[in-house]
Formats: sequence, structure tokens, C-alpha cells
Amino acid sequence: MLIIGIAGGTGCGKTTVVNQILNELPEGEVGIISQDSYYMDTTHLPYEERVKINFDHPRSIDFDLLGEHLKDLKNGKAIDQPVYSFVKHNRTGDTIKTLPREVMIVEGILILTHPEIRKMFDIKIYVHADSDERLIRRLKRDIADRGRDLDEVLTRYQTTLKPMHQQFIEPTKEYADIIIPTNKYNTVAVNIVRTIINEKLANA
Ligand SMILES: Nc1ncnc2c1ncn2[C@@H]1O[C@H](COP(=O)(O)OP(=O)(O)O)[C@@H](O)[C@H]1O
Ligand SMILES: Nc1ccn([C@@H]2O[C@H](COP(=O)(O)O)[C@@H](O)[C@H]2O)c(=O)n1
Repeated sequence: MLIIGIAGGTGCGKTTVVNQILNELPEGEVGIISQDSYYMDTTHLPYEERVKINFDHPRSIDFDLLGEHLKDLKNGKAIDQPVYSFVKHNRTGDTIKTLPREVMIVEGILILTHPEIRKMFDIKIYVHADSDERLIRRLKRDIADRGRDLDEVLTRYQTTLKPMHQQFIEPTKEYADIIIPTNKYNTVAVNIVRTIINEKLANA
């Protein structure tokens, strides 16, 4: 199994890059794990407390569960990936059965911050877009898809997103084998990653 980790700040385009990679690959050959599925279970907290959580700090992620799941997949076992709600700030209680594939992609802002998880990646990719570009994309996306308003996104950006990005996320660029610039759509880089995956699939 080849495990590819894709990190980068919020709104840099990780999900978009993953979808572009998958677009021209045979369906079902590559498995996807999203770090968002591994936000800590917050069922014990009322909604008013969940809203206040710093979702850009590494402690907000259940890395133990993510590590167990990656080990299971490596050992050929299917996992039940939790489904996360950005509206409820919690897992929904549903899961998605995720089967082990020859190539697994793990994507998320904080996945390269954890030494044990980092070691499990055969290829580490950091997707880079400038912070103003990321903020604009995040604003549009969170208002359109994640039930947020302008004030919520901007307050969160100032209080947690920006400082956590500088403290935890941006420094993980140094672990990357490949850095993909995404201020514009980057089809050349996407094609390079797809070629690596195709080679792995052809030799499987
Ligand atoms: N290269 C790009 N140029 C313009 N918009 C982009 C680009 N990549 C992603 N987007 C848009 O920005 C938003 C955030 O992208 P997304 O892939 O969800 O980022 P991430 O997963 O890193 O948070 C989405 O609405 C997406 O359509
Ligand atoms: N309940 C939550 C949980 C997370 N976030 C934000 O999501 C961002 C990470 O996801 P991307 O798809 O943007 O990589 C992260 O910056 C968290 O602030 C949230 O808003 N609400």
C-alpha cells in the first residue's frame, strides 16, 4: 500500500487537488481519508461550547483513532470512517465503510504535525496558496457550504486560523516531499501526482 499525506492551510485547495487526482483514475482504486472525519467527538459538550473549540489546534484531532485506522488499512482491514458535521461541530454518528486500497490518500490541515502519523506516509505533499487567497476561498466556501456567516469566518480567522496556521501548519511544509502551488489551478502538479499513483497501481 502507498499512503500519500496531503496537508496545507485551510482553503489552499487540498480537497480540490484530491478530486482532480481522482478524476482520471479508475473508480475505486484509490481510498480517501479526511482529517475532518477525525475531529474529536464533542457529544458531551453543548453546542454553545462546541462553537468555541479551536479546530485548528492539533489537540482537536483524534490522532489515536486516525493512527489505528491507518494501521488497520495497512493490514488489509476495512475501517468505519466517522462522518463529521461542520454545522453541528461534531461527528454525526454515521460512518463510511472505507476499504483498504493499493493507494490511500490522507488529507487535512494538521496531518503532518503528528510524528507517528507522519511516519506512516510514503509521500508527503504540502499544498500552498497565499493567505489572502485562502481567506477569500474559505469565506465563500464556509458561507455557501458550512452554514457560516461573514462575521463567524472573520472572527475565527483572526482568533485561531491565522495564529494556528503560523504556529502549527505552515512549519510542516519542511516535511513535504512535494510542494504544490495552488494560487491558480495547477494541472501540471496534479498530473505528476497522478503519474506516481498510476505507476504504483500498474505494479500492484
Ligand atoms: N486553485 C484554485 N483556484 C481557485 N479556487 C480554488 C482553487 N482550489 C480550490 N478552490 C476553491 O476554494 C475553496 C476551498 O477549496 P478546498 O479544496 O475545499 O480547500 P481545502 O480542502 O484545502 O480547505 C473551494 O470552494 C474550491 O472550489
Ligand atoms: N466544526 C468545525 C471543524 C473545523 N472547522 C475548520 O475546518 C478547517 C479544516 O478544514 P479544511 O477543509 O478547510 O481544510 C479548519 O481550519 C477549521 O477551522 C470549522 O470551521 N468547524
